[in-house]
Amino acid sequence: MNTPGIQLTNLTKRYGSLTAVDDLDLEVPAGQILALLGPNGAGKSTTTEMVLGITKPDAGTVRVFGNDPTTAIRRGDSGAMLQNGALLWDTSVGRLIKAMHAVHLRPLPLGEVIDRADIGAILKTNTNRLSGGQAQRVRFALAIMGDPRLLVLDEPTVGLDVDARRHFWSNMGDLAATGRTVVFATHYLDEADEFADRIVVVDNGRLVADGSGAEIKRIVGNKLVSFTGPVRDWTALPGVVSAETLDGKTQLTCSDSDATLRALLTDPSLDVSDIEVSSPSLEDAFLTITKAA
Ligand SMILES: Nc1ncnc2c1ncn2[C@@H]1O[C@H](COP(=O)(O)OP(=O)(O)OP(=O)(O)O)[C@@H](O)[C@H]1O
Repeated sequence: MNTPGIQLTNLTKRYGSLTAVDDLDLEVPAGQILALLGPNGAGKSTTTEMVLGITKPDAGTVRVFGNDPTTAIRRGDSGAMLQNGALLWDTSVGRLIKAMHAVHLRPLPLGEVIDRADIGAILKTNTNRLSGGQAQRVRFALAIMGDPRLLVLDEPTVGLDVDARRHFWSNMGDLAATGRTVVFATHYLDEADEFADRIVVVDNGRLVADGSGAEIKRIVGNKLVSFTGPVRDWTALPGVVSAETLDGKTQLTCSDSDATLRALLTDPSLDVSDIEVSSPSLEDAFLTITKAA
């Protein structure tokens, strides 16, 4: 049996009376790209910090390729890019990168690190003069240079513009294609849907949903049916949960959109046209799941 990249068992972290991570069980197979989604304060950073051994759990265990997090770091198995992780101050990017490169057991070639992180143009820049996006690229270089089997990224594209985000994810896709395990926390739901094999939604330190982007949407279930038609009580139709009419356009949220459509299409007295059916976006799904949990 393959050893999972990450295995969290009954993981719990408390800060005083607040339970930041609450009895979390999660197994991430080696080679999987997993997105951790959740609102502010959900416990994403605390979870990633425990995976990296920066924060100690109050209860439960963390295993990274079968080892405790400290051993995994020592073996060069984990690489991390943390939110606002401090960079060594007042040195050039080039000097910082070279110094850090020297301490790794089996680093990626320096040129490859510089290309992948797109930092060639800022090697002479002082670390205290970097823009937010440039600092993120340097953090990315530091995360990948040890050629780790597990990459843990806490909101990796914060501060990056659209081009830089595309470049980042294209590189990440290349790295992941070589079998690395990647766990990233993000607020960009489109990124989670596009780049992760699996999305885990957390709220109040608990896992509230686990699946592909499509599955997360299916958990919510409701479809949207919209059309042009007269003003009336549309909630009386079969399968309708709620109705909203604005400027002559009505949108129904449906628990059984097939039944609703059947009624709309077979009863000419309802006098509707321009019928459209859509699924909620991942963003809508996410809001519904975290509110219901
Ligand atoms: N060192 C700490 N001391 C006290 N409380 C903390 C500490 N670190 C985190 N918390 C609290 O634990 C909870 C979870 O925080 P965490 O940073 O893990 O959430 P998050 O999902 O990463 O949020 P965000 O999306 O805002 O980064 C929050 O209520 C936070 O205020």
